Amino acid sequence: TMAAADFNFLLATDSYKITHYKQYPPGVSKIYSYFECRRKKGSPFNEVVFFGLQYLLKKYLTGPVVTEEKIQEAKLFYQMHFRQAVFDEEGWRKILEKHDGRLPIRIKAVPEGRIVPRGNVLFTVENTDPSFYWLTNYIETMLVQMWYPITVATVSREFKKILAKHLKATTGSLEGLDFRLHDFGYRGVSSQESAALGGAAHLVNFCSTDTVAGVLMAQRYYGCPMAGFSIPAAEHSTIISWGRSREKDAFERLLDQFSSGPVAVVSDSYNIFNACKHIWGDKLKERVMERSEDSCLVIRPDSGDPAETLLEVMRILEECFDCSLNSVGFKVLPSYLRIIQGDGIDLRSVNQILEKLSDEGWSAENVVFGCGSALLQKLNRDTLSCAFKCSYVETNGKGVRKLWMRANNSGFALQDLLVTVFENGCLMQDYTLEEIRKNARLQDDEPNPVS
Ligand SMILES: O=C1OCCC/C1=C\Nc1ccccc1
Repeated sequence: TMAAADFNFLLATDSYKITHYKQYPPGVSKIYSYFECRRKKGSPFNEVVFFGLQYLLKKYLTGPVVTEEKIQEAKLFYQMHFRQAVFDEEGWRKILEKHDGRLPIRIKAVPEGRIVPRGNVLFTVENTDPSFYWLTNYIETMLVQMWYPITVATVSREFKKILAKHLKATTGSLEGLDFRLHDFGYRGVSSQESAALGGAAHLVNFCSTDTVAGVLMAQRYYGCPMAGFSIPAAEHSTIISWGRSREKDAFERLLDQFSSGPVAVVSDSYNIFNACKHIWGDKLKERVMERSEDSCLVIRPDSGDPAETLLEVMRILEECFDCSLNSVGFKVLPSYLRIIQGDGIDLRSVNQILEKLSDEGWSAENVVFGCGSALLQKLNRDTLSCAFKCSYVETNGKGVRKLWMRANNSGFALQDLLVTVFENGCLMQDYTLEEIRKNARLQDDEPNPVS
């Protein structure tokens, strides 16, 4: 995995950074900067999941990223862009000559998947050759884009905390937690690359997704052969194509075509309650009951107020099918019947829905959730206050510290956690999704941690 030939690292920055080498004082030999998610009063996110840097390093920073062709292309571009000669052709050619085009940079980072309280250093950047102090902040632009996978992984893990709380409370166990939030977000993101990065970030916490790009990212950049799973499922077009008078036939088609393994059927094309009562609960009742637990029918409502709709669907199904009580006294649908709610789900609504279900005596194990934009897109760099700050400058051999690296609340800097992941064009660590998932596990999820 090396930078694609058509990717020009010299053109992958904010324009003004091209002019910064002219602004630093004479004699600067080192610039040391760091990335953090600044603490924010009132923010619901107190800790973050570090994830995504490895992809960026492999794809854009490793190997000979500076070439003569790219210098020429950049020289021409910036001459036209600034309408004057500001591009530091000599500076870049020196990287080419002295370092064979490899970046004389060291990046130290917390291991991927680690959970870090806000306000701590997540990674540091420094130049390893005093001639290229200007390179440290040159790569800020690209590195700060890590706000996205970090934020998606963090939000996804906040979902996991909520789902774990309700699963534990209404079933007494965390079994199946990893399959409780399905990524529906592929269509709602801004690009294929965002889908890949965001989709992979969700897979740090869960194994359930429809965002194929994220599974491929996990394969190609995180050594995971199959990071996420899905099941056959209907969409409105495959139901309404039968016409309004043949919804039962459409549903039966699904049961026939996917007779073994679970199958999800969106059932609100005309009226979700009618579909549950008169089709699933009557006309096709025998067909539903003959299915086994590992070939369950998953009914998908997709409209109306999520909590109210779910409660009414459960009431109808309770009338038509035999429910049972689980070991902690909560109602469970028969094992051949489950629900997936993929509409209107975000961190707030998923908690409200599960509260209302448990208030009505329903176990959380009856429902899995799908989430789209709230998981992959309804976020920005401010969600976790991601920032890149220069903290230390060396001039004429003397260091000036602008910012003290904050020691985290337990009095020591997470500095000790930082591992060199990139140095002089080489990747120094290669984390697998498996170890990243271990790092990101929820506390209670740990096998009884040493108390
Ligand atoms: O219903 C389902 O059951 C479980 C498998 C996925 C699924 C639906 N997928 C989906 C994807 C993108 C937008 C909307 C739905």
